[in-house]
Amino acid sequence: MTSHIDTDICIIGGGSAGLSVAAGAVQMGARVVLVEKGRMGGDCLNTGCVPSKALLAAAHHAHAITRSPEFGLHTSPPDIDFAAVMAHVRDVIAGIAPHDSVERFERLGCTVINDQARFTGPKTLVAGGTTVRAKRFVIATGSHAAIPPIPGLLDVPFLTNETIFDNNTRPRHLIIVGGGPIGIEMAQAHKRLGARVTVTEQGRILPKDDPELVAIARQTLENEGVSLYENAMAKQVVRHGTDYRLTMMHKGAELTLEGSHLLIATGRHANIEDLGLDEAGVACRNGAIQVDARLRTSNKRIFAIGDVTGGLQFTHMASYDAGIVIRNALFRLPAKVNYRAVPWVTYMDPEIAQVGLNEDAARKAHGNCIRTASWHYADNDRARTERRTDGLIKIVTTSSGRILGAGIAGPQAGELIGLWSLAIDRKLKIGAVAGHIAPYPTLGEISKRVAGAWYTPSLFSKKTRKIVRFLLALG
Ligand SMILES: Cc1cc2nc3c(=O)[nH]c(=O)nc-3n(C[C@H](O)[C@H](O)[C@H](O)COP(=O)(O)OP(=O)(O)OC[C@H]3O[C@@H](n4cnc5c(N)ncnc54)[C@H](O)[C@@H]3O)c2cc1C
Ligand SMILES: NC(=O)c1ccc[n+]([C@@H]2O[C@H](COP(=O)([O-])OP(=O)(O)OC[C@H]3O[C@@H](n4cnc5c(N)ncnc54)[C@H](O)[C@@H]3O)[C@@H](O)[C@H]2O)c1
Repeated sequence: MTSHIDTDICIIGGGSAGLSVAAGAVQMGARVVLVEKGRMGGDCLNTGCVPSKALLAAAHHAHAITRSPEFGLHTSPPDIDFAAVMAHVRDVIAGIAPHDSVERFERLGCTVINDQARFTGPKTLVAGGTTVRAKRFVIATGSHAAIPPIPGLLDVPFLTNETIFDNNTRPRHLIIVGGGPIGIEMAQAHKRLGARVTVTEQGRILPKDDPELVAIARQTLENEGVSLYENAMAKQVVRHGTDYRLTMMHKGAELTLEGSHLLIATGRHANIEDLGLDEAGVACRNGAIQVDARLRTSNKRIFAIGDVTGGLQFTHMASYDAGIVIRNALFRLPAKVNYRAVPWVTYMDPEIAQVGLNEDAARKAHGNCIRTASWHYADNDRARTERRTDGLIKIVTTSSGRILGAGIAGPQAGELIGLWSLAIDRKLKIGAVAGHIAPYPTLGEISKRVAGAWYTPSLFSKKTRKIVRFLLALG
C-alpha cells in the first residue's frame, strides 16, 4: 500500500548536511520529511570524522606513553589491544549516535523515512511505499570512496573508510593508496598502534596544503617509521595467499610491496546514482550535483548541499551549507555562500591546519603583491615546556596587511586556526592580531608573534631608529 505526504521540506540524506537542515527547519516551524536509506549520522558519525578521530586519539595516547622518559617518567611501552581500541572507537560512535537518531528527529517533529529516495518528478519523490510531495527538496546524499582504475583492484577485498573501522585485527603491514587526509590520518594512527604502514601517493602527500607545512608532516611520519612513496603510480594489485602485492612505478623503477591489508583512500565520488535526477530536472557537472551560489540546483525548488556537490568535503561545510539553505528555503532570503574563510585540519600529530589562501594560491590571485611571515613553535615557551617544538605558523597578507590566509603545522593547530578564520572572515588587518593580548605561556602566542614578525622589517629599520633617536634628542 502506498501513502502520500505533502510537506514543506523533504531532505534526502541523514548525514551532517541533511540533519543540520532538518533540525534547523523543523524547530523554525516547517513541516519536514527526512529520508535516510542507511545509518543516521552518515559518514561523519559512522565511517568518517568520529571513528577516525577516536582511533587517532588512542594512537596519540600510545605515542605519548612512549615519550614519557623525556619528562623523567619511566614506563613500559604500551601493550596495545587492537580489538579493545576498536571497541573504544565504536563506544565513541554509540555515545554520539542518540544526537543523530531517528528518535531524536521524530521528537523534534520530523517525519523520518528509513528507505532509499528517488525522484519521480520535479516536485515528487518515492521512498519505500511513500510518495512525498514537497515545496522544497534538499539533496544531501553525500559521497563514497572513489576506486581508482588499478588493474586487479576490483578482484581483491580491499578496505575503504566504510570497512576499516570494523577491522579488529592489527594489520601486520597496512598498505595505503592515497596520501590525502584519510590516508595520512590512518597511516599515523595505525603506525602508532603498532602496525607497519606504507603510503603510496601518485603526487605529493596532502596536496591541498602548503608545501612548507607538509614538509613537517612528512618528516614526522618518516621519523615514526611510516614508509612514504610519493610520485608513485600503482600498476597492479594481486592477492598472494592472504596478502596483497601492489606493484608500482617509483623513480623510474618497478617496485612491489607486500602487505596484509590494503586501504584505498584516493578521494570521493558524489552519491548521485539512482536518485532520478533526470526526472527531477537536476543537472550534474564533473560527477557532482551542480549548484549556484545559493545552493540551488538547475531545478530552483531543489537544493543540494554537503559532499554531493563535490565542493569542500568537510562536516563543518555541510553545516554551513545547511544554514544557507534554511535562509533561502524558509525565509526566502537570497543568501549566498562565501568560502573565503574555510578552515580545514588534518588531525595527524602535529596537526596541519589551513584557512584562506596558502602562499601559492595567494600568488596566483594577487601576483607578487603579497607578503608572508612565519614563526616557529621552537620560539614559543609553552611549546618548550611541553617539549613539542616541532611546528610552524605561516601567514599570507596583501602588501597593505589584509590577511589572506594562515597555515599552521604543530600541536593544537586546529584550535589555533580559529582566530585566523575570524580575522579573514571579518577582513581584519594584521595589526589587529599583532595588537591583541595573548596569555602567557600559551601556544596562542604564536599567532601574536607571527603578526609581530610581519612588522619586524619596518619596525627595526634604519628609518625607525633615526626617528627614535631624533625624538629622544628632543629631551
Ligand atoms: C575517514 C573520513 C574522515 C573524515 N574526517 C573529517 C574530519 O575530521 N572533519 C571534517 O570536517 N570532515 C571529515 N570528513 C568528511 C565528512 O565526513 C563529510 O564531509 C561529511 O560527512 C559530509 O556530510 P554529508 O551529509 O554531505 O554526507 P554523508 O555524511 O555521506 O551523508 C549522506 C547520507 O545520505 C544517505 N543517502 C544517500 N543516498 C540516499 C538516497 N537515495 N536515499 C536516502 N538516503 C540516501 C546516505 O546513506 C548517508 O547517510 C571525513 C570523511 C572521511 C571518509
Ligand atoms: N581531517 C579532515 O577534515 C578530513 C579527514 C579525512 C577526510 N576528509 C575529507 O574527505 C575527503 C576525502 O579524503 P581522501 O584523503 O580520500 O581524498 P583526497 O582527494 O583529499 O586525497 C586523495 C589522495 O589520493 C591520491 N590519489 C588518487 N588516486 C591515486 C592513485 N591511483 N594512486 C595513488 N594516489 C592516488 C591523490 O593524489 C590525493 O592526494 C577529503 O578531501 C576531505 O574533504 C577530511
